[in-house]
Amino acid sequence: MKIKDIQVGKISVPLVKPFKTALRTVKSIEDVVVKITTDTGHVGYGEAAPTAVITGDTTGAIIGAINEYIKPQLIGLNIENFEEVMLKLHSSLIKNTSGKAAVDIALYDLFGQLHNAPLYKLLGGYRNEIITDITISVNDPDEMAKDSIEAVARGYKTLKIKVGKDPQKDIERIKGIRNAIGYDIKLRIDANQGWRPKEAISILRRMEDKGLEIELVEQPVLAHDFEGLKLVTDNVGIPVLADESVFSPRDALRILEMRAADLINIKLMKTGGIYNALKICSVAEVYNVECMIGCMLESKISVTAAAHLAGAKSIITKIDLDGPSLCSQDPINGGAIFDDYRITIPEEKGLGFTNISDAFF
Ligand SMILES: C[C@H](N)C(=O)N[C@H](CCC(=O)O)C(=O)O
Ligand SMILES: [Mg+2]
Repeated sequence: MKIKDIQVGKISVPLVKPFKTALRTVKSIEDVVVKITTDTGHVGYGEAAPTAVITGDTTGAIIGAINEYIKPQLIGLNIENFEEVMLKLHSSLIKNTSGKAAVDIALYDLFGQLHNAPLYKLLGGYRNEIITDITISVNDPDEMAKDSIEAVARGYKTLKIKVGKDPQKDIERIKGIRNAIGYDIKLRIDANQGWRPKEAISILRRMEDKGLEIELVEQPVLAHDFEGLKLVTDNVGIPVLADESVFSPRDALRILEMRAADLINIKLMKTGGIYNALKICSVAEVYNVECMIGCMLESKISVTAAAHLAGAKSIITKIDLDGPSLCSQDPINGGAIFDDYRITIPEEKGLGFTNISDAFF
């Protein structure tokens, strides 16, 4: 099964409502999609989210990386020697993890097809159903409470609340949500780097003192500030999850050696796809540290790949794969089934896509 062509296209999917974090506001998913064809007539699909404020990857940079650096390295290689294909992909250029992720995902789709099995089974086959949280954007407390009530009515048992925009209001936000939905629902909060270390400690301790029952706090401080992250981890009871601080397996190893966080958030757009995400899982297994699988604003192609990874690995215990649920429509045929909070991983070969429209390419 030799790689014959790599095509790049775009997908645009409006969100149900604007997605707001401490870093950005987005109204629609505008991602890059990849289609890899082989000499045997097989087709693999991938997707990259240009999340410039987190990964530094823009649409143009992703397309340029794939067409100018990755594609020339891969054409003619045989999927049967998957290790060689992965080594060539991941050494084709530095950074540009989202562009690499799109190609890596399409290659894993082909890898599954080559071996006649759904990818999650080839990677471990731990489970074929996972339960995701849903994100509540950072807005005025009243609006967030209303959005939380709606999410609970849809059956979500865990909400991921965006905070970190104006620190003093954050406690009010969480209090308002707790008052609105009670204590049967788990709340995880994500500051997206919005606090300074001492400010984070103060806010989180106040949340603890008020009994707001926070399951975990995601990336309270700046991504590069590993010492600041450790300061927070050492000084609050709420478990700290490293997100923007961990892109590579080396980042994960350093964070865990330092004991700078209690948990790691794996996202394919940060790792450059499944190949390196598996290495982070191994690092986390060594340290017995549980992981979250997360996503950027991604549609069903790359989130299906993340779901396969989560289905394979028991070290992934927390699921934040709500990208498709935030969308107002689903233009992708096949792949995982996103039934609100319940995600079912397909039993078809590879990632399980069927007839993705050529109009994207
Ligand atoms: C969509 C997902 N639930 C999420 O919240 N991801 C963010 C980054 C999303 C983005 O800005 O594209 C995160 O975990 O920080
Ligand atoms: Mg996050």
